[in-house]
Formats: sequence, C-alpha cells, structure tokens
Amino acid sequence: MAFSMVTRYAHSPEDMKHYSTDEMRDQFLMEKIFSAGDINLTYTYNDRMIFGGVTPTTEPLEIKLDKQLGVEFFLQRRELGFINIGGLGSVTIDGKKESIEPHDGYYISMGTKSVVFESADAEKPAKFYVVSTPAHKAYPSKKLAYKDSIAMPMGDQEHMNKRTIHKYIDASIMDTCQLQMGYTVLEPGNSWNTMPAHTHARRMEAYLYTEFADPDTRVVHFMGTPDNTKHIFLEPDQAVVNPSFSIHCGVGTTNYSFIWAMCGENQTYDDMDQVDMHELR
Ligand SMILES: O=C(O)C(=O)C[C@H](O)C(=O)CO
Ligand SMILES: [Zn+2]
Repeated sequence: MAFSMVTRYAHSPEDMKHYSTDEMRDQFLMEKIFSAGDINLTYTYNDRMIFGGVTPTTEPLEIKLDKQLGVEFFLQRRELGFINIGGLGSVTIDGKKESIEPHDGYYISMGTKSVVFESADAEKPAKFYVVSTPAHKAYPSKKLAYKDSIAMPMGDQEHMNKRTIHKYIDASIMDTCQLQMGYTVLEPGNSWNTMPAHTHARRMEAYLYTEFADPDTRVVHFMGTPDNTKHIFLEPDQAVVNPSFSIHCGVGTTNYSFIWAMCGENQTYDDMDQVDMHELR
C-alpha cells in the first residue's frame, strides 16, 4: 500500500492571471486520485481541506495522520465525508462495520479514532472519495445513502446542462462544522455544469470529475475570476481545487458526473454570487 499526501498552497487572483497551462495544472489539478491498494490525498491551504481517494483491494486501508496535522489521530480536530464511486465496500468506524454500496457515503464525526476502508471484491474495488475539513465540535456520524440525498433537477436540454444535483451533506438535513458535499449527474446529451457560473467568496470548492460516458471524454474545467478565466483539461477521476474567488464550471465532450465539496465561512448552499454571461472573459 502506498500513502501520499501532497500540499497545495493558496493563491491570489493576481498571481493566477499569469499562470501558464503547466502552472495551472501543477497548482490546481490532482491527476491521480484512485490507484489500486493506495491512499492518495491532497492538503490544500484553501480552507485546509484534505481530499483524495482511498482504493482498498485485498487489504483494509486506514488514513493515519498525526504529526503532519500536529494531532494524535487524523480526526481529532477534523470531520470527514466520503462517497463511494467504485464497487461494493465497507467502512469500520471505531470498530463498527457497515456495508457501503456504490454511490453511498458517510459523514464521520470529529473525535472518531479509527476509520477502516475495505472492498468486498479486490477485482472490483470500492473507490472512496474522501474529503476532510477542520472541525471544532463533534456532530453525530451519519450514513449518506444516495436514496436519501436531496435531488435537485437543474438546467434543460436546450442549454445542454440538464443535470441533477444530489446534496448529501447539507445544513437543512444534518449538522456539520464546515463540510458540505454532493454529487451532480449530467444526463446523456448534456455537457455543461454550473453554467451560468457563480463564485462564493465565503467558501472554496473542490470538484472530482468521474463517470465519463467513454474513456476519451475530457472535461474542460474553467476557473479564475469571471473577467480572467483559465481552463484545465481533465481525464476521468481527476480533481480540481477552486479558490473562493474562482468560478468553477465545466463542459464535457460527453456527459459525466462530479462530486463537489465545500468548506469555509458559511454553510448556505444558495449563497452564490451569480456571474452574468456578459462578465465572462
Ligand atoms: O451542477 C452544478 O451546478 C453544481 O453541482 C454546482 C455545485 O453544487 C456548486 O458549485 C455549489 O456551490
Ligand atoms: Zn459553487
């Protein structure tokens, strides 16, 4: 098993204006999230979110972080959310094991000492996309079943953005310290997400793009300030960090899905600053 956690620092909009394609990719793109038997994490200084992939095969996997975070155990001062986008798996939270179906997930409380991830079949491993944010209070852990998510249909075929936003962690249904998380699924023949675009200066946001209709699909993700945008081409199962000043939207060469997660000042999903189309440059 290989464990990695890379660091990405925070950015200013002025610096970002000058980034080349390679610098944009180095700073904001996480190319390898899931690899068999491994844990691949990123620590971003944007609101100190940690996110990445846990892909157990024959052995159980546990995220062990202490000295790196200046604590005794990973979730001593953090909360954790995850969604499984692979095969059937399980999670054992402080000794209690639960099965995790594809597209189900979990919110795990600050103070939890042990979180062990397993796959039911090493040939079809579970792929746990995990997101952890700083926490100050222990709220109850909770199973996040796909069927219990808040489904919000959005967009229409004419604008090529017909999709359903599934809110898994939302302040209207549960308590967390900072984390909000969900999963958006585009319908076949639709390609645009989060268009019209928005920013939310109160929160940063990370996107994991996945479930592309074919392996040669690419999503072009747009970010930067509305009047100075940049783009990154993404392959399936790659993630992108968006600072709070940045738009975060994309267009695919086919339909696709993505997991979004936010962290910051408030937990108000609708607190978005909508960008007029004529502002985009
Ligand atoms: O398709 C969308 O639109 C989204 O999923 C938008 C994200 O949920 C978002 O950006 C929340 O701030
Ligand atoms: Zn957003």
